[in-house]
Amino acid sequence: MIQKKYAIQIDDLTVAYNYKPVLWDIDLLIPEGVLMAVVGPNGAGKSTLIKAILGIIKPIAGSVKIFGKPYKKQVNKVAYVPQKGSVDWDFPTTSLDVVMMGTYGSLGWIKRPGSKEKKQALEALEKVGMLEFKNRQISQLSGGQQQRIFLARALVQNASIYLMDEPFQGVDATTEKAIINILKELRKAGKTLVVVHHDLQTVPEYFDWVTFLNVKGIASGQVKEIFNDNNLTKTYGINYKVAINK
Ligand SMILES: Nc1ncnc2c1ncn2[C@@H]1O[C@H](COP(=O)(O)OP(=O)(O)OP(=O)(O)O)[C@@H](O)[C@H]1O
Repeated sequence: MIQKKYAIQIDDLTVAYNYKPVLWDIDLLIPEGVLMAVVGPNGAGKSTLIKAILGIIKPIAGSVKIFGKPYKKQVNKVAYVPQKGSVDWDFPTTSLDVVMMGTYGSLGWIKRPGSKEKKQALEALEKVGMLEFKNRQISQLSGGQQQRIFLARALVQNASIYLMDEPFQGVDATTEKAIINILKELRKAGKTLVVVHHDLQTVPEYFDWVTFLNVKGIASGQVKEIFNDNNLTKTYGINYKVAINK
């Protein structure tokens, strides 16, 4: 049998804060090349799952593998767009500087970013529609604009896997469309995207893969197969009916 290639493999993962489990015995296989939504109610453990994949949080049991190896060995393959508001932007730095930081991983310890990296950063800023703000202090941008800068920084990382914690939170409709188009482009290029997402109505339009989470893993698979009222009800605990135009 040919072994299917998984971008992320999670086995028996349990994570607790102050001895209280917030993720319980999660098994999850995320195939390479999917654009996946992680859905579940507030406090379901979605952000914790992302942080556990990144090794920011140490699980009390279980393992996470990135293309078959521990995250520590695959750092350069993974880009992370954190949740808005989770970063303190008060330090004085420009949009361009923040995006340039995304290139550091590929440079190693000694080399400093040069004209090639600057060109990449400017291209990424253009892609997210933020070129005109390149010299603006990051603290002087709106929340939605900061979100675009985060995305540009992830783009220059040229990773294989993108982990995004609610990239659409607090952005306007135009920005949302711009972001989803970029995510779809990345998928077309063979990248794997894991996106924490709250708007259930847009799941079928935006994503091809979905994971339902509520402390436990409820279901994971193709949107067209498993995104239904049954799984939504199991996850959200109420009799769920979404009006979805499939
Ligand atoms: N640093 C922490 N210390 C203690 N408990 C925490 C910590 N971070 C998160 N929690 C708790 O862990 C649980 C899962 O939180 P998490 O942020 O992963 O949920 P989420 O699904 O991303 O929620 P939301 O949709 O509200 O963003 C929650 O009950 C939360 O209160």
